[in-house]
Amino acid sequence: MRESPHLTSVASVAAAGSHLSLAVPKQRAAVARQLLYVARTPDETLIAHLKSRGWQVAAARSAHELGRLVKPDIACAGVVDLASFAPRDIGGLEASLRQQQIGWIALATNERLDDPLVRRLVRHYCFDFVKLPVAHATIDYLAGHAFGMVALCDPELPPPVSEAGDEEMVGTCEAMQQLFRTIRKVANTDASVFIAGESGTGKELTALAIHERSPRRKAPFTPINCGAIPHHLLQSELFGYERGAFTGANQRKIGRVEAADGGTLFLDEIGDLPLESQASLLRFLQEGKIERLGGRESIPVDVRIISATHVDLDGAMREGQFRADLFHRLCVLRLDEPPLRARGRDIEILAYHMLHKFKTDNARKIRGYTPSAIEALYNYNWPGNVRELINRVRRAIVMAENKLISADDLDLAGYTEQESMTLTQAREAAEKRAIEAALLRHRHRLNEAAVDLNVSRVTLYRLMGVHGLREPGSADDKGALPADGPARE
Ligand SMILES: Nc1ncnc2c1ncn2[C@@H]1O[C@H](COP(=O)(O)OP(=O)(O)OP(=O)(O)O)[C@@H](O)[C@H]1O
Repeated sequence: MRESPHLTSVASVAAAGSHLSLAVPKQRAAVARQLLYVARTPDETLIAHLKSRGWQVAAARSAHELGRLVKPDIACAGVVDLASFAPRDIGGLEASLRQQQIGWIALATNERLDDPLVRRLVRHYCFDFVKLPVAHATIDYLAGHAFGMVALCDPELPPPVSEAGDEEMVGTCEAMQQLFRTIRKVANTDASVFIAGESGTGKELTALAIHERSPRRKAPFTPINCGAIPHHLLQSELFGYERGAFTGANQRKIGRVEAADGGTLFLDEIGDLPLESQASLLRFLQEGKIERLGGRESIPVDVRIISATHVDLDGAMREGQFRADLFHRLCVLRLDEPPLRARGRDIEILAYHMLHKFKTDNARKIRGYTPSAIEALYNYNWPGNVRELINRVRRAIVMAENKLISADDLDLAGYTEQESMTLTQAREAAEKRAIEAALLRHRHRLNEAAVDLNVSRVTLYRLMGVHGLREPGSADDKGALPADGPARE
């Protein structure tokens, strides 16, 4: 029923989960029998019965309230009344249902169990389910079993991949769900993966997620920021050198490619790789061997390559700055990281997630965001994506003087004036969001996106221009209407 501990962690991964977590809780302490009960309208008689049976019951009426009650270190039972929620609200429960330290029992009706999402949630995350109506004693009995099972879990779980659960990927929107599904699929292959996306969208996190789910997870994940290493040092950093290879080479140095042997090499900002290093990398990809600088030996190295960039590589190839043959080697599988502004409600979910993550003891009083702060989160364009959101939330935690973070605390006061937005502006903003989402869903295949949006391809192309959604410098900008093709596959 549950996935391996590696996958089902703090808020672990599911086939299409809203969180994709790489971290494992450090310790899980079994304490007095605690039970989380989540229902749109909690049944007070059930709560009273469970309390009389010795349960310490905490009730939640929404996914958000539930998220706040979940404690990563504490084993407890959970009762989720899936029948009481509107279908559209059920997806939001997934992050909490996925918590491995909670033994969930689902309550559902026959009709609700016809819903594929409900079936999947029950199948993946629940110890058992019962059809309503059901006797309170049965729920107590099943919750007791579920609690017993989670309390049996070995407290000495494998060490975290990275400390403090930093590596959790949050996402409920369709684009992120698609990304999670793709991550799981590509993890099982050894093919090179290319991740495209704006800065701060989570490319490195995605690369790590792929590595952590791949058969190479026990070997190193080696990230290299190609843009951060001075060009003249890149060759030796990547491939190492032998003693005496150049003045100052007093001893042999193993390069990063070799150090990643058996694991995954993440080449970030691959667009910044100078042509000389591109040629060496291509040779390595073709032959699976490296030569250290000053060395004569060819050393076989077995790594999986994941690369990423936030720049337009198509443009770089057109201008001769990036080798097309290397790109085709690197981009066997392509993933597109959606920009934060195109993730709809995930913006708010991420804002709460980051608040929870970065709230220090001093800021315990902070409960959430004011309505105008939420409005600003949606109105803002997020050029720095999730990284910027993290920074703004961290700033707000420090600045906030009240229980609720305001738009001002987020430094987004200028984005709250709904009344200053005319209907035309609101329509335009909605149109842009819809086009962006469709383009993402269809990986910029204009024909398919146009069908989805129920407009002609010509109209879509024109609207992309109006909303600044055509890539600068692309053939599109030069007036040609591009044919749909595999370029963005
Ligand atoms: N979906 C997500 N859920 C939670 N945290 C995220 C998510 N996406 C990104 N982050 C966090 O946002 C920050 C930036 O992510 P990351 O470094 O992976 O972005 P990037 O696209 O590689 O950025 P760059 O292009 O600048 O290298 C990190 O702290 C990461 O943990």
